[in-house]
Amino acid sequence: MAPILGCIADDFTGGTDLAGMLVKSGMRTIQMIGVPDHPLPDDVDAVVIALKSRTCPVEEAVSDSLAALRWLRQAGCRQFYFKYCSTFDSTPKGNIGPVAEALMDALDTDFTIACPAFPANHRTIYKGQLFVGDVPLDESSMQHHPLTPMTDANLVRTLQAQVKRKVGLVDYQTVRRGSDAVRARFADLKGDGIGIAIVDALDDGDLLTIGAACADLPLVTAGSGIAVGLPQNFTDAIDLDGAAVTPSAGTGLRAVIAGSCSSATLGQVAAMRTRHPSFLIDPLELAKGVDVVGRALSWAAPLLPDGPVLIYATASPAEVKAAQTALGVDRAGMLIEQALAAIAKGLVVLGVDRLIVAGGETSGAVVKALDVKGLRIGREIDPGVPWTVTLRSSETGGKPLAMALKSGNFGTPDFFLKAWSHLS
Ligand SMILES: Nc1ncnc2c1ncn2[C@@H]1O[C@H](COP(=O)(O)OP(=O)(O)O)[C@@H](O)[C@H]1O
Ligand SMILES: O=C(O)[C@@H](O)C(=O)COP(=O)(O)O
Repeated sequence: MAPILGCIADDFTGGTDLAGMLVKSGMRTIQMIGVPDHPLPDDVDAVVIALKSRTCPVEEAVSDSLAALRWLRQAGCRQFYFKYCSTFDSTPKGNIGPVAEALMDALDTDFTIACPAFPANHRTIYKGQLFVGDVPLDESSMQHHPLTPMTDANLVRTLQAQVKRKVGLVDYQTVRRGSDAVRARFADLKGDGIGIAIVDALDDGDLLTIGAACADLPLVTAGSGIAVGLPQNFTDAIDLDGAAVTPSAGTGLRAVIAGSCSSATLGQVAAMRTRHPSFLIDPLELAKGVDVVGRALSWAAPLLPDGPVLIYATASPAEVKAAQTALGVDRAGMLIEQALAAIAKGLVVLGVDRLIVAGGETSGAVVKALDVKGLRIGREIDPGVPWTVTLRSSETGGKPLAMALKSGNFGTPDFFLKAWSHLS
């Protein structure tokens, strides 16, 4: 049977986050890396195509997303989901708004929602304002993000700056009145010429309400939270039991690669450094042409048999700023991503087959370097971060790797220490 739900994620950690949520809600889900060039397995209800489109030039994000949509339509999907970050990571140029509008045009639909809420990870929306924990988005650590600093918590205003269509709001009072009230509000907003509605959500009950109200929308744009509420709409076609496969995982050497500078990762790196060997990647050394990759691998080789090692570029906002001032934002990010990706390849050659990667862009670079074509979703470690098992990687000689792609700001402080115990 054809898959029902076709998802396009703007980064790879976001992709596994969404795929993990769908699996938890009962849909058999597979994550593909980039637009696939091969057919899907039969036993799939939802497909997530993970792109690296969050921070690339707008035109590239739009064309990659449209290519993914074409593939998903050909695969037979009947509803489409554009997944972005629960902290709405974007700039005034995009890419959330332009991609959402391009998908709306391609699907010939005049209305969709935008809802990054993810209450399990403390992302809530009230009166259109996005909160991260107890503070508005612009007061959270996202104000210091190296690539997409977020400086306005008002999502109506933030999205309006990125799109041609009018942006409106379905507020909390309406959501609390249930899915019929939300649907009625959608109709009113459409009548007022609104094309995209930010939707308030404070808890998982709200996500179920919103999911039910979205049953007839061809396109949903959201963080992974809304995935809690969509599968219930498909019970006519699929059995929501028994989706969660626990793929068998690696048993070999272990490593953590961290390129995220988000506050959760800063804490997780600090915690791991107290217990395991660690190697810091310095962007200024990379820029000077020092063979940092070779040094890191020579350092890791004798240590790996004794337990997991950590290789990280994670740095404080002040250190990131200093590197960016010296090298430029893009060059600093790119040098580190390329180095960490090359290190990941080297670690696999050394026998690592259980790998945690922290950071969305970083995960994108690593997964591409390892030529991973797809991921089967395994057990959840923390909300939004499942273990996965790789499909079809030419770099591993066909051997599957267990990988956890950790979103920068997800996970408890002991994430890198406890994650291994979730492997079978
Ligand atoms: N020390 C550093 N200085 C400057 N940029 C850095 C540093 N360490 C990592 N970066 C870059 O910051 C970006 C972090 O993005 P990402 O991997 O998506 O993390 P997150 O998931 O926290 O957003 C990457 O491009 C990475 O290469
Ligand atoms: O929705 C989320 O917060 C995550 O799924 C996600 O996309 C995080 O991105 P990174 O912080 O860049 O890993």
